[in-house]
Amino acid sequence: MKGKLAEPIWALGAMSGTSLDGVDVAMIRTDGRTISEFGASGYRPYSAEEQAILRAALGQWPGDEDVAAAEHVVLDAHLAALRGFDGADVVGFHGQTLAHEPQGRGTHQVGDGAALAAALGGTVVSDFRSSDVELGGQGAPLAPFFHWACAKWIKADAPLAFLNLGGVGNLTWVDPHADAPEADGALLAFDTGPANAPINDLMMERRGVPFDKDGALAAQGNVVDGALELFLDEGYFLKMPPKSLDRNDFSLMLDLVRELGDADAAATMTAMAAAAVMRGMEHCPVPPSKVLVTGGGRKNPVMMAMLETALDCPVRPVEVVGLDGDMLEAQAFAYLAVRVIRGLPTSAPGTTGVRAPVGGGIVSRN
Ligand SMILES: Nc1ncnc2c1ncn2[C@@H]1O[C@H](COP(=O)(O)OP(=O)(O)OP(=O)(O)O)[C@@H](O)[C@H]1O
Ligand SMILES: CC(=O)N[C@H]1[C@@H]2OC[C@@H](O2)[C@@H](O)[C@@H]1O[C@H](C)C(=O)O
Repeated sequence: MKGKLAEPIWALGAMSGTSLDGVDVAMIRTDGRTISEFGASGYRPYSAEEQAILRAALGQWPGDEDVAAAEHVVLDAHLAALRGFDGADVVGFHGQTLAHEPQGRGTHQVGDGAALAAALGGTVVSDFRSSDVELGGQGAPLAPFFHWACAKWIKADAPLAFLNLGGVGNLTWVDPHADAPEADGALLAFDTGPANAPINDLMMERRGVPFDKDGALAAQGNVVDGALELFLDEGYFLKMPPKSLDRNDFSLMLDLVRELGDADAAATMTAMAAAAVMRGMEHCPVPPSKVLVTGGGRKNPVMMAMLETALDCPVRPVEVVGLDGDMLEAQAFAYLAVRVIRGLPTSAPGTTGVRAPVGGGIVSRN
């Protein structure tokens, strides 16, 4: 029995992130502890109409008026994204975060796991965050357990950090010598602050485009120190981890750059994302030997250069160690799905502040 439980299986993970750009899908083979193999991956963008439906539902809770329409969009997009991926024993379905108030109403990822399982005809794990929140955790970030597995996979021999620059930023410090992700002191993780979401909002408001491609606009501007200092006065940066954010928690950032020209506003907001990471680094138990960056922000050379200047260690895209920075989160939810069906925890005090290691997720079988 024990031997069988330890066998690696193929899992498919699907992630719809806070940028609302689309669904990432990736396969990995794992026993729920270590990574055996990476498999195929795919991406299904949301159309402008779908994005508008999701955006309208942001901040809403189950039963609120726009949630049912968002649920349809999420299900259809996932079915399209997952089509053609065969041979997975389980699917990890993150869904789309609509609202996140871990110390208030909870956390809400829209996405009907039972409906996806029925449509695909298999086992689907969904709602990964709720049980962590119920046990006093932040419910986020959850990728850190997978970051531990990645550190093992790259045979890291010194503490290192993974930095996700998505809509929101999150940092995971990893002790690669820890023998399990839930072990005391193995991981310290938290959301650093806003990353791309406010820059995207600025670009949409000022230029009618979804993001600052390659940081081109930011590169033409100057960072305005006064606005940056006001941003860093936010109480969030003084809080000790664990801590997490909702996509729109920093939407007032747009006001801080309201009077600035487009290029200076973009440069200043990019500097805000980098400065938030810099502040976060102060929480690492020991300085990491390097920071491996995942998520769309690693493609923004202005943001990467600001980080490299601000931090005392190399800052590199995860591709330098053979990982895929576009797919790491989808892979993470594939890995976490295997942990859930094997009864292993998916978060711990060091990653979400939960009282004790806990396994989240709802399993739907068909
Ligand atoms: N070439 C690029 N230049 C600048 N920014 C980019 C580039 N490519 C992607 N991005 C930024 O990265 C964002 C997408 O990042 P990612 O897919 O990691 O976000 P997400 O997974 O939705 O967010 P989260 O991790 O917060 O859930 C885009 O919305 C854009 O702002
Ligand atoms: C509530 C929620 O969906 N949080 C996301 C968001 O996007 C980035 C950051 O904020 C992180 O905390 C988390 O996603 C990643 C996948 C995580 O749980 O690790």
